[in-house]
Amino acid sequence: MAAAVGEVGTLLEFAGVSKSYGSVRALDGCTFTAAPKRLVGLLGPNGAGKTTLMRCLLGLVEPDAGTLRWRGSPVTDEVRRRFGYMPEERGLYPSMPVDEQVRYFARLSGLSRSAAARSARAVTDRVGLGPELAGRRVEQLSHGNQQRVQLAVALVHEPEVVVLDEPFAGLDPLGVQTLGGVLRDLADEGTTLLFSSHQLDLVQHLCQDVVTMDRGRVVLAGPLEELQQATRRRHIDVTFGRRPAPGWSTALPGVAGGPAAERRVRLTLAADGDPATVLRAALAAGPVLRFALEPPSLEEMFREAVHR
Ligand SMILES: Nc1ncnc2c1ncn2[C@@H]1O[C@H](COP(=O)(O)OP(=O)(O)OP(=O)(O)O)[C@@H](O)[C@H]1O
Repeated sequence: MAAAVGEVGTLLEFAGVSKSYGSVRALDGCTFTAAPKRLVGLLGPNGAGKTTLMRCLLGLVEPDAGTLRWRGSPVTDEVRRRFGYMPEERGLYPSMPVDEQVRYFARLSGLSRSAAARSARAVTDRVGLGPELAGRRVEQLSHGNQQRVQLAVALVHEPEVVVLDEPFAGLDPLGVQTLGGVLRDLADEGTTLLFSSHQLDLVQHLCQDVVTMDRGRVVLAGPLEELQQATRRRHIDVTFGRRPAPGWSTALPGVAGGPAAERRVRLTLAADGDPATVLRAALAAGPVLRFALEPPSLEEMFREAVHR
């Protein structure tokens, strides 16, 4: 299953990657690709295997089977030097000042003293940690700002592949916007980005591609728009100016869902359903303020894919 469009020579590829912990099959033959310049959202219920998948890519977990390739070559430790990782749990030194910390990680990744200082300054600025915050100890920062430090550390060596485990968790709307903007810019610059999230509306808004996992398997992957088209199922959102005639939509062919006497209703239209028939019925049932034909949302496709 391909998750993204792109030339094979540019892709990050997972092919049949499996990993068990005792009797738990955390990854079960995961196959998909991620392309540069596109944001790839990694989705799945708790325990689906997202973190294990990312840890395999980063070399923190050894897969039992399968291969990982980047730009057509196997992912080795040498290749991983060009990867950046933002883990879910904090990997920072609480009492070290932000700027010193980012410089320290830059040095660890092999940058010279002057290059590390330069890159650390640029990246702290990029993630929105101004000079005032950069001088503070990490433990003095709010959760959201610690998250920014974590991101700065992941980006300081200018990686070509960036993997982020729930980077948006716990951020306020402003933080979400800043981080989303940074990821978008990185993608535009040619970076390959894969991040996990439980915030499906956010992923729908931000990502071009999604990979959905359930019980260790990839159950839905590809460009979001193509996946939406492929379902052939559409939804109709209707808003009435007052409560419509009860049961107005129940007998319509190819139409399901929605308490039909509510002012706002979301109906499901099967592939053979006719929106014009629904519109006529709606107009006969009450004053229509809004009538919109929509593809399924990511959340609707997610629920269907994981059968929850
Ligand atoms: N070190 C480990 N030892 C034993 N089992 C593990 C280990 N790491 C993960 N697992 C198990 O593997 C499965 C996949 O876990 P993983 O953390 O990859 O899921 P996840 O999709 O990241 O979940 P979440 O959304 O809750 O973070 C789970 O059943 C988990 O309990």
